[in-house]
Amino acid sequence: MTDLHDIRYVRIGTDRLDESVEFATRILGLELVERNSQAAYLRGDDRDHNVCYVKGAGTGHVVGFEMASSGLLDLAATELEQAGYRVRHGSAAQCEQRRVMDMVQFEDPTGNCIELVARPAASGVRYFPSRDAGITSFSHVGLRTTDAATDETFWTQQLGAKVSDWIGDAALLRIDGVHHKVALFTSQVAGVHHVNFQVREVDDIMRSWYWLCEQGVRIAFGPGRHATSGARFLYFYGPDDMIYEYSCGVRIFTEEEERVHVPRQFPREATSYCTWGSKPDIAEFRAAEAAAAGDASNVG
Ligand SMILES: O=C/C=C/C(C(=O)O)=C(/O)C(=O)O
Ligand SMILES: [Fe+2]
Repeated sequence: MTDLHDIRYVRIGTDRLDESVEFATRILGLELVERNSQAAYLRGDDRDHNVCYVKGAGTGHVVGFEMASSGLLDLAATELEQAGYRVRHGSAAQCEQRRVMDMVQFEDPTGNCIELVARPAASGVRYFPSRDAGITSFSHVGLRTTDAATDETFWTQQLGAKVSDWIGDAALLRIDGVHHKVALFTSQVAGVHHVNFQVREVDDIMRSWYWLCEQGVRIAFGPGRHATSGARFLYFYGPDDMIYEYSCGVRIFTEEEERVHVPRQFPREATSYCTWGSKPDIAEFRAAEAAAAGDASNVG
């Protein structure tokens, strides 16, 4: 079975390349690594890049995962093909655009574009943030799903992820000791739902909250604490209504905990999303609550 080594990057197609770069550097706190006429590469840790804004909203969203070797990448591609998925092998130009030696691309059942890469570029230069938001690393994405059960089966059976917890039918999936690197949220369309960066401590979250409010940034959710991973969080909107999340203190399983962990089922209600009482301005989280209220009123 495929063994995803780590989440590596998101590629976000946009008609607002300049605005996205301005937001990512001045507000979010990423470092601009490279900018050309077609794309901008940014990062929130010491890796080559974590976010690539690509010119043209039509290019959509892509999530890239690193495989530990080219051999494992080939094996994963073969397994996907044998399971009936259409796997496209990356051209030299596509590999160069992603700063990797090897890549394949396919879609999950919802239609999210996923890439597996081997030997992504490392960087000898440390991350130098444009704003001191306290970011320590790019950590996970929320992905939209139009069929949570089918996508969960794909991610667990085909890509080797494990469910850490559910909120309603939304699975929080791990690929290593970190509570989740992907979370599947029911939606009407495919695409990246939110992009998470870990920050050092809760002080960074609160400092950013006050500062983002002063800057007129639309807060999406928080400050709060997730019941699931235990992380303290703050979500906010950027250009194209892309949601960014700062969080700290996400649960890290030891090897033993990871081995014996049984996923917990949280109900689709407010306290499962935030134990502090913050209310989400995020359609997918609100819709889940509304659906749960509807389900409850139908009982009996
Ligand atoms: O409320 C839902 C989100 C939960 C978490 C978490 O437990 O940390 C996320 O960050 C997420 O699913 O993206
Ligand atoms: Fe998240």
